[in-house]
Amino acid sequence: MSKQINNKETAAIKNDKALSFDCASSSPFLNAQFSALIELFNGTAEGIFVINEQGDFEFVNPKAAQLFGHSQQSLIGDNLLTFLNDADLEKYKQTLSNWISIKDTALSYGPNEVTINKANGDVIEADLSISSMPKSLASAQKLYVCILHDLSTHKAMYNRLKVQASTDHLTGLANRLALDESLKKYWQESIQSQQPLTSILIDVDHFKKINDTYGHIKGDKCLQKIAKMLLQCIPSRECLAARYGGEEFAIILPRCDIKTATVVANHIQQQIAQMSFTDIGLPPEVKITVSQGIASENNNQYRNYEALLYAADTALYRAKTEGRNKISTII
Ligand SMILES: Nc1nc2c(ncn2[C@@H]2O[C@H](COP(=O)(O)OP(=O)(O)OP(=O)(O)O)[C@@H](O)[C@H]2O)c(=O)[nH]1
Repeated sequence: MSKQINNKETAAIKNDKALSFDCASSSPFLNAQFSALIELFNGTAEGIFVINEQGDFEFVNPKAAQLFGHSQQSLIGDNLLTFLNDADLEKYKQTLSNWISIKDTALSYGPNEVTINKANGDVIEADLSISSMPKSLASAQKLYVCILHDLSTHKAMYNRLKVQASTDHLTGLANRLALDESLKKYWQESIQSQQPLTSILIDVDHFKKINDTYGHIKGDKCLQKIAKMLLQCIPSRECLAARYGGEEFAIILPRCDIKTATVVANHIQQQIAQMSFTDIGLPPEVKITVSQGIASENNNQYRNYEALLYAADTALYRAKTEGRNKISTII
């Protein structure tokens, strides 16, 4: 049997005082209007429910019942506030209690993003709009029609796209955009807190030779292996390893001075020296080295984060010209 409330059930619930739309009118026209409204609510793909001034459910359509994780019937008399996440609860409590004192005014609230705690423990994000019911349909007490729009699919897609937009597709490290944004944030924090901020730029030496000798696909796999190793070398989750471009990487170390950065760079140098690429099909004699440039903001010596990166790039250039497989520091 369908769980949708049909006209007969509606009447039964009405008699039971559970559904308190004031449609006990003697007017056949109004009763017909009411039935049509219920039919419309029940047939819509959006969650629609009606609450009274206390927030108790007077009517719940099938979609809203599904979003709350209960049957339509069992929700009647429950309170909307019990389904709201703590962060939204106070806001809605306040809104409903404010509305109680406002008489004869059409009110509307939302759409606002809310987090709903479903009966089975799942949590969904949704947009909730609340509008007062026309007096012609709710004259005995004030009622509010609520529309609940499920945002879960959009949120999941948004989060996926957000991760994609900040991730380098080949290596899985932060991409250049994420690097710039993080660096901007770290820079401001560093200036405010007067804590150091250090960047290391790392460039694979003679990488063209690897590509030319073993092909770009093997070259890609080398870059992936190096990226994985870099991630393991960063000292904390606060630090960022990013692909700066091509065969160049960046490591950002907030609250780390040049000494700590030099320890990190030496560790990277050692790890690279020990790396074997036989697992990706390169001969055992293939060895890769990297050149690294370090610059640190400590005493307002750089104008902005771009200047800090530029300094690390200058240090990297020096490491290259000094023969590669070197670490160069700008003090
Ligand atoms: N496989 C692969 N190669 C890349 C990628 N991005 C850049 N490269 C290669 O990296 C190489 C960079 O070459 P160069 O700029 O001459 O530098 P290098 O050979 O590493 O020499 P030095 O940096 O001077 O030590 C080129 O062969 C690029 O094609 C990538 O995503 N995948």
